[in-house]
Amino acid sequence: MQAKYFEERERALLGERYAEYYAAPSEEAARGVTVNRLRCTPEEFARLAGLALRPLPFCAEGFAVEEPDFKPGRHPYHHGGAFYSQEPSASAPAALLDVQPGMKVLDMCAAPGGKSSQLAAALQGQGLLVSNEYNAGRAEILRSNLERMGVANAVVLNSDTTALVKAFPAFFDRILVDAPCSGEGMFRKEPQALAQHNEGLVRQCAAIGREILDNAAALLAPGGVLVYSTCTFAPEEDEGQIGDFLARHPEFTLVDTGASFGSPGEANRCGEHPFDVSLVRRIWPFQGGEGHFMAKLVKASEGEGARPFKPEKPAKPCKEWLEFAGKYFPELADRPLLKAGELLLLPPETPLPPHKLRVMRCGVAAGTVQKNRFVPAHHLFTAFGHTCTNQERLTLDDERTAAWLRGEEIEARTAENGWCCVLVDGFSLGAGKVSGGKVKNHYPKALRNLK
Ligand SMILES: C[S@@+](CC[C@H](N)C(=O)[O-])C[C@H]1O[C@@H](n2cnc3c(N)ncnc32)[C@H](O)[C@@H]1O
Repeated sequence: MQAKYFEERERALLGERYAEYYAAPSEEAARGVTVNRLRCTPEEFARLAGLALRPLPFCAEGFAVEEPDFKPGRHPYHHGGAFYSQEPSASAPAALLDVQPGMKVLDMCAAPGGKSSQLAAALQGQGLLVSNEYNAGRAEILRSNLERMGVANAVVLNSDTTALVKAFPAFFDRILVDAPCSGEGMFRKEPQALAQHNEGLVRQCAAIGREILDNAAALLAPGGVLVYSTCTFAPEEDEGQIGDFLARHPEFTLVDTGASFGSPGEANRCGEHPFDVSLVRRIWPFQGGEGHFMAKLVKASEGEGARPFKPEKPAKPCKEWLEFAGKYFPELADRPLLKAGELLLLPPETPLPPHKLRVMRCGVAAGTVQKNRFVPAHHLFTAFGHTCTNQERLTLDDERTAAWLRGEEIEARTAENGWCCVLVDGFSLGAGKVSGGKVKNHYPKALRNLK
């Protein structure tokens, strides 16, 4: 059953196309996975994962998994950060941003982190990703997901987008606004989205999206690119939002998304400010995903860029870290460190201007010093475990892999005594400590496959 307001509106806008555009199998939404290029190529993933996969048109890393019993969270490669379980059409917007290694990228509405993971993979560890989430609980999930995906150059923030503008005016080369929306593309996947839907919600979301977009305009550097996306079909949040934005921001030009999937926008959804809707993109439910809207905007290259600033002073490296890194992560031993309370961090090489925002993570959590010993953090192994000098190497069909993910001690076959990284087919499953031929399990309890 669809919300009355939604159905009446869509029938009026689409006419005879209504039945076709909202035709989608009503049973189960397609299970999508997006491969993490920080870990492997899509081709390697397809070869190794042992899953029936169908490539998706929305991005080069996206696949539909054609196995009814597939439980993404239980697959060892999920734990190894090789893929993100993502609704197929949701994989489209991040790829449109054309992120290149070395850029400064902002994801303004980032949790739970699917699109941030894609942006981080496009950066390939070079440059800076700022992943911001307004809701504190969701920001913690975002932090954990980016850690699992092995992201080393992200700053995870929990902030209001207006506060971001005060801290980082005209700073970013690329911005993604994946706006909180009325979720009309979620009706099949989340019955709650259907139950909560009404016209007032659409208006409220459009107002929030408008504010976020105005803040994005101020955060983007001259010549920078902004992608706006929603998973809804409502005119006020899609074409209408973009028309209004262009009218308020003459410094922006709408450009072609370059997408070869989905359909162009709809002229009768523009509201008061018509524009060339062939430039924006829609994915309707009959086109292989639940539904998305995307627009790509470029800011004029004249105008003031970010003010220069002095980066934060790095912490003095302590002997415990130097000894540990020298033995297990020699490539990291020379990197500057920051201190956050007891925690030592390896910050991204591109710094953020000084600010007073709530930081959930800055770069990689390296570990802490306890009783004159360095105790490594899980994040150190998810981000850099493939370079660890001591490794316990597992494969998908090794029975020790499932035992490890349950939190059990396993037999050591390739690692020597001391700290080691446990990997499945090269994807990090965290840290272990070897002694007496056994690997003691340090995989965080909260992440284990306990059933
Ligand atoms: C569509 S979701 C983002 C999904 C995410 N980009 C991903 O791909 O995993 C929108 C997010 O915006 C957040 N949000 C809610 N109100 C907000 C506001 N006023 N400003 C910024 N973000 C907000 C929500 O908590 C939610 O996490």
